[in-house]
Amino acid sequence: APPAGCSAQARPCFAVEGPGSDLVCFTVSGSGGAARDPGGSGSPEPRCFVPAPGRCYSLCVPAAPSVPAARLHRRLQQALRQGPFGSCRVLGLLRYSAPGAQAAPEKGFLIQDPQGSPETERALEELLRGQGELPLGVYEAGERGELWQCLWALRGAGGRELLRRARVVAAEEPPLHPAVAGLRHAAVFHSLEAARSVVEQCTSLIPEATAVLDLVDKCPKHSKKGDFPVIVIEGLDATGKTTVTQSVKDSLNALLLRSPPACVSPWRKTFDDEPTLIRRAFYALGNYIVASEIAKASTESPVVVDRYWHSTAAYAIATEISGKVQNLPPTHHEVYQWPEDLLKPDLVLLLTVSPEERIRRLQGRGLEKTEEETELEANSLFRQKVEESYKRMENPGCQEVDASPSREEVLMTVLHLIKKHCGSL
Ligand SMILES: Nc1ncnc2c1ncn2[C@@H]1O[C@H](COP(=O)(O)OP(=O)(O)OP(=O)(O)O)[C@@H](O)[C@H]1O
Ligand SMILES: Nc1ccn([C@H]2C[C@H](O)[C@@H](COP(=O)(O)O)O2)c(=O)n1
Repeated sequence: APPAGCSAQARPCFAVEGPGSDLVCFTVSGSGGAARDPGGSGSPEPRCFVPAPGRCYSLCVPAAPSVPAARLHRRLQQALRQGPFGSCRVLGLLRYSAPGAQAAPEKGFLIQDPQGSPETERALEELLRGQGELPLGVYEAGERGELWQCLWALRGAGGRELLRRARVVAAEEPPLHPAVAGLRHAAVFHSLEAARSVVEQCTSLIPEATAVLDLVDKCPKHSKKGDFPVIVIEGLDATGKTTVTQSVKDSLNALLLRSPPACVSPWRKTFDDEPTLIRRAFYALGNYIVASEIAKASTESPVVVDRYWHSTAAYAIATEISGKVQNLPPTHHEVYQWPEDLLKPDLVLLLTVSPEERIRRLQGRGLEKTEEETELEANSLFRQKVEESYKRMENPGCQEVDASPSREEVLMTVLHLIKKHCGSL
């Protein structure tokens, strides 16, 4: 296998990303690699990611999305937030083989040390030796200002061996964000089996995984909807989902369900602390459990559901696709399609409010913010990507409802849409 940070391909590429920033793509020209004029392509100058006079390093988890790889990535991420790396800037790095390739990219980190302290390099070597001996990429400027990547294999007792030294040159930004190709393997699950197999891989690592699987396996497969309408209410945090679902329940004598369902709530925190692959598989399974609850309930009364598959997919896509809204998979992409084996609702309403109103409501509620809520508030790009992903969902799509007016007005609008779409109740 090619070493992390490099590739056996003729035109290996790097994508280096900072929080909220554009993608910066690089090819690393090695043996026979097609070097580009760094200045001539309109792409960024490769040296721009090495702080002067500091040092820059990279490391990559070299495997397709799997539970061990996802957990190793998370361990490295946590270690890089601490101790000797405190003064470094740690960026996400995606390694992909070629633009348009369908393989999931590999994830890693670019570590910028503005002080260029030898201590940072020593600490990185130590970290990697303890984590399965991943190679370390070290960047250095050449005599003409060009940039080189040295890839070091770390050996026992402090030794290291140079695997290769390759020039870094600018590459064109690929037409699709490199993470798009891997979404269906790493974050957005389109079948019960796909999500189940991830959680199954966790049973020896996360005791709660067995309990989740037991619940899923007790549910009938391919749940069918009853004759009563099923209405899902979606939206960002504090857009009014709880308020609306409760009022719709009272107005229509409906049964109120939520995803994830109460039966898996005790394990939610555990899975929220896990990497994306595991966390999103947990939420996906929650949807299949809710589907069986919907199937049963919709034979007896209308059903209103607070969040369902669209939430799982929209948050997963927005988390995985860094940078701008424009980086999202294009409309009609397969990630926006409903899973074939999941019970479909009759109507999905997406509540939207302005960012200012949402923050007013969050503050008015006075609850402790979850990590993700803090992220949403801090990162309006993330919020825009979640909302835009909701809007791109298809089959069924989300019908947008402006939830900024008073509670009463919003309820009237929602009831009107339900009546229009689902007939008299
Ligand atoms: N139309 C409205 N006008 C003013 N305030 C509202 C309106 N709807 C809801 N609120 C208030 O906004 C806050 C958030 O509403 P709610 O809890 O229903 O949102 P939510 O989408 O369920 O949030 P979360 O997903 O975080 O649980 C609550 O304090 C609620 O009382
Ligand atoms: N069906 C669901 C429900 C929730 N999630 C995830 C998405 C966010 O990370 C978080 C929001 O939940 P809330 O704070 O509103 O309880 O949970 C999901 O992926 N799928």
